[in-house]
Amino acid sequence: MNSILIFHDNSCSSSILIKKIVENTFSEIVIEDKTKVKIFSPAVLESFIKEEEIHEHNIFGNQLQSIKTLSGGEQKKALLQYLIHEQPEILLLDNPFDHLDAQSQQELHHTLKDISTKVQLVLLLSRKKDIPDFMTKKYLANNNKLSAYKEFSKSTFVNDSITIPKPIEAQHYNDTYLIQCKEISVSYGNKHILKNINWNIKPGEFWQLTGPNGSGKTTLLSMITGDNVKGYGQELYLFGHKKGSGESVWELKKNIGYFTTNLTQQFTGRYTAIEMIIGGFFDAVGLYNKPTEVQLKIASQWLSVMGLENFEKTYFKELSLGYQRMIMIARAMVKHPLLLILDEPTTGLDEDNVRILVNFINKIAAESTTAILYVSHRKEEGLTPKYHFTLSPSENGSTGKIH
Ligand SMILES: Nc1ncnc2c1ncn2[C@@H]1O[C@H](COP(=O)(O)OP(=O)(O)OP(=O)(O)O)[C@@H](O)[C@H]1O
Repeated sequence: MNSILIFHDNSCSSSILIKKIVENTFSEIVIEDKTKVKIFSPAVLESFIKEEEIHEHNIFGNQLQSIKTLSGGEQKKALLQYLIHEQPEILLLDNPFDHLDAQSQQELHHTLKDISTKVQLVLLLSRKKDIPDFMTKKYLANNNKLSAYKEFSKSTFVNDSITIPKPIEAQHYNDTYLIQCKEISVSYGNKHILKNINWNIKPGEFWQLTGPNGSGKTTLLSMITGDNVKGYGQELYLFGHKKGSGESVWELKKNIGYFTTNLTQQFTGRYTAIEMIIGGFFDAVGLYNKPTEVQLKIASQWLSVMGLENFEKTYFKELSLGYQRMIMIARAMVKHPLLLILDEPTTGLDEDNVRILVNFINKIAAESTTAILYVSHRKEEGLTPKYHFTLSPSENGSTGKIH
């Protein structure tokens, strides 16, 4: 049985590639019966989550938890199991190793190798290190066409000769800590997620939060952003206020710049690159008042720092995924919040775009007084966080360690 690799960079959309494969556009992959094809992709996962919400039934057979409440890694594992159980003839997988911790990646590698004798695999990947050794045919997708696979590298960098723009108004913060977690614990019913977490974040510090899939990274983040009701009654101090002491959500949120990959997908309107950055001054989804000269100047300087000055008027949606991510981070940074949270920002990016993004984040850390919290299950090569907070799962909930 053939196992086919389709390697693509971020100039090729994986959803378009999947559509073309299913429609038999490529002579290299022939699908005789579409009903025998199963697709593993974020869009399919999203459709199952919606279906489960509308029909209130449990698709993956987990009677205790809905798909929505599973962690990102758990969702991917459950989806794969479900699809394999359906006994497809062809299994099409869109970057399945993304968002999985090292052990889960290894397990997935073994699972795919095992089923590759019975099922034809078509694997869409963007990172070279994810390519399994058992692929029998390898192609490179370029401009949505397939050619023989070869290694390639582009080189684009952020502009190191320009510093990031200063905020219009500098933030003054007098407390020693931005965030203080004292003995924080979280459980859902009998399921213990976090156990006695002690963690302080000071202004300007650069942290990476790591931990395997399901260890509670997202849960801990939701405590820090004030979004988790389980924070009430605990020794949780956010920007100098104890959680639940009457602080307004607005006051809390204005201190935080937040980036998640989902956020990028939410912008469906036709906004240009510069409009997207300017939106950061107004905390609005694209619709804003007329920008001032200073705001325009700052936004255009951010574009120059990213090496994107020629894309000012380009529609955001037409930019590569890597550029879209950088613009969303610049948007979160225009006001230099006290804390910038970057939740798995490299998911779905090819190696070149990862390098550029990492370079950009290091630059923000070096040239601003904003504290950065970078969340990822994997160590990103070249990223320079000063501190690591690692969650280690146990029966009683994950414990945290600083190193
Ligand atoms: N409402 C809920 N009910 C039951 N369990 C929940 C609920 N919400 C989250 N969990 C569980 O809490 C655990 C931690 O989830 P969380 O999303 O914080 O993990 P994570 O470290 O971010 O994982 P990943 O790397 O896979 O994204 C998971 O096992 C998840 O299933």
